[in-house]
Amino acid sequence: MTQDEMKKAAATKALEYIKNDTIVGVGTGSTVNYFIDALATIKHNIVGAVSSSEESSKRLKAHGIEVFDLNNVDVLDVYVDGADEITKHMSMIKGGGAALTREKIVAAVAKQFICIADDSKQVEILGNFPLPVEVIPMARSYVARELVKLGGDPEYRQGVITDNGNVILDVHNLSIINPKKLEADINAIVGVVTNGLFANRGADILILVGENGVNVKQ
Ligand SMILES: O=C[C@H](O)[C@H](O)[C@H](O)COP(=O)(O)O
Repeated sequence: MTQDEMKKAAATKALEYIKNDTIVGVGTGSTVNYFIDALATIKHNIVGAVSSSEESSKRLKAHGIEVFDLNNVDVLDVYVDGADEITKHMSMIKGGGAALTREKIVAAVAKQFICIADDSKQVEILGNFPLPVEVIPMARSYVARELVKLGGDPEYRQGVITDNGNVILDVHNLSIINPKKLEADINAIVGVVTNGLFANRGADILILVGENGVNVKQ
């Protein structure tokens, strides 16, 4: 199986968790794009979706799936999203596509976070993938200095503006021994909107696809 076939298999498996007549939380990225395409095949069974990015909203609408404003949605059973890295404890690094803040908001509302991924995303310890941090533009240099104090090596993601009008610092060389604490510590820096550690609210179900097929962990 190619990596794309693995992503598609994980996305297709996630359909089993979608209940009829519900609004579905939808993440962002290349794996989620396969999920959106799969969701389109059952679009007449669902009410619509809440999306974590302009990119996903566009794809959902192109399939004729209604996209709701999260402010008008009280209950979200499931949120389906990919990850850049995930551990056996279901902690993740996300935000490779700069959608981390909206992803974290939709995930916070959802009862269940279903992570879909190919097995290259599974790691023992988080941090090989540089940790994305969304920052208010005027605070960029200050936040970068604070991230150095936390032991990281921040790099400005040139030319990228998030859907919220902010910038991204990718933090290299962090040793992420305690992801929950680091998530809170980085979020406490003034000027940080949020960071890509999903540890305090990790995944509830992991659909991981490798050469041996589909594995579901919960
Ligand atoms: O901001 C982007 C998201 O966190 C993605 O879910 C993450 O980067 C994984 O994306 P992909 O499925 O393309 O590897």
